[in-house]
Amino acid sequence: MPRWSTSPTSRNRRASRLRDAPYRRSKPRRRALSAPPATSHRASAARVVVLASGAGSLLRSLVDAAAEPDFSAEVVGVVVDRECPAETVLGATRICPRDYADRAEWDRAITTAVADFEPDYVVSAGFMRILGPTFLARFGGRVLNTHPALLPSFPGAHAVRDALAAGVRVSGTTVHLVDEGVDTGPILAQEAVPVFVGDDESSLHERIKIVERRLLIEVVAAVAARGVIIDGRKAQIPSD
Ligand SMILES: Nc1nc2c(c(=O)[nH]1)N[C@@H](CN(C=O)c1ccc(C(=O)N[C@@H](CCC(=O)O)C(=O)O)cc1)CN2
Ligand SMILES: NCC(=O)N[C@@H]1O[C@H](COP(=O)([O-])[O-])[C@@H](O)[C@H]1O
Repeated sequence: MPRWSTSPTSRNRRASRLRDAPYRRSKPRRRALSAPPATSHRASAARVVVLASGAGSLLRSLVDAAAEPDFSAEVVGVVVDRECPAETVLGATRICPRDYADRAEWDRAITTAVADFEPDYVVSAGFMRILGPTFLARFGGRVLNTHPALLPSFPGAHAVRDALAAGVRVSGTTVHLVDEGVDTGPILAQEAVPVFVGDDESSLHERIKIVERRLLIEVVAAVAARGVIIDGRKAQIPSD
C-alpha cells in the first residue's frame, strides 16, 4: 500500500497536496492516507485543529498532551460554534456561530475558518454540529470525532442520556473518522465504561470522559504519527 509522505514544503503547496491526498486510490476499495509531516513550529508535528462546543475538557487534555515536545501532533487552532468555555483554552480560536442564513453557508464558513489554520487533521471533541458536504470535501478522511458511547449504539447528540434510558450495564467511548452520516464513520478505537447503579447522565458522562481523554490522545498521536488506512467501512492505524 503506497503511503504518501510529504516532505515539509511551503504551506500553499502542502495545503493543495493535502486536499488531494485523501482521494487518490491505490486500488479499488482501499485508500491510504499518510500522516503528512507538517511545517509547523515543531517540524515533525502534524497540525491539528480542534472543534468544540462545550466545557472543552477533552480539548484541554489534548492541548496539554500536545505541549510535550515529543508528541506527534500540535494543536494549531480551535474553532467553536458558540460561546463556550472551550473558547478560552487556546489563544488561536475562531467562533463560527450558527446564525448564518442556512446550514450550507455555515458549512462554508466553518470550512474557511478551519482551513485558515492549514490543518493536517481536524478533531471534533464535543463539537455539537453536523459537518456538511463542503467541510467533508475539504477535510474528509482527516476528521476524527470522539463519541461518548460504543457506536453504532446510541449515535447522536444525546448518547449518554440514551444509553441510560436503554438500561445498558456497559457503555463507553468511540473515536471514529467523520463521514457524511451521523456517527457512522469508520471506527478507529473504542473502550468500554461500566454503568453503575444510581448513575445519572452527569456521573456516567464524567466517567466516560475520563476514558475519552486518554483514548483520544492515544488515537490522535497514533494517527498523526502513522496515518490511517481506510478500507470501505473500516479504518486501520498502521502499527509501529
Ligand atoms: N458529518 C458529521 N458531522 C459530525 C459528526 C458526524 O458523525 N458526522 N459527529 C458530531 C459529533 N456528534 C456525535 O459524536 C454529534 C453532534 C451533534 C449532533 C446533532 O444532532 N447536532 C444537531 C444540533 C444538536 C444541538 O445543537 O444540540 C445538528 O447539527 O443539527 C449529532 C452528533 C460532530 N459533527
Ligand atoms: N455527540 C457528540 C458528543 O456528545 N460529544 C461529547 O461531548 C463531550 C465533550 O466534553 P468536553 O466539552 O468536556 O470536552 C465528550 O464526552 C464528547 O464525547
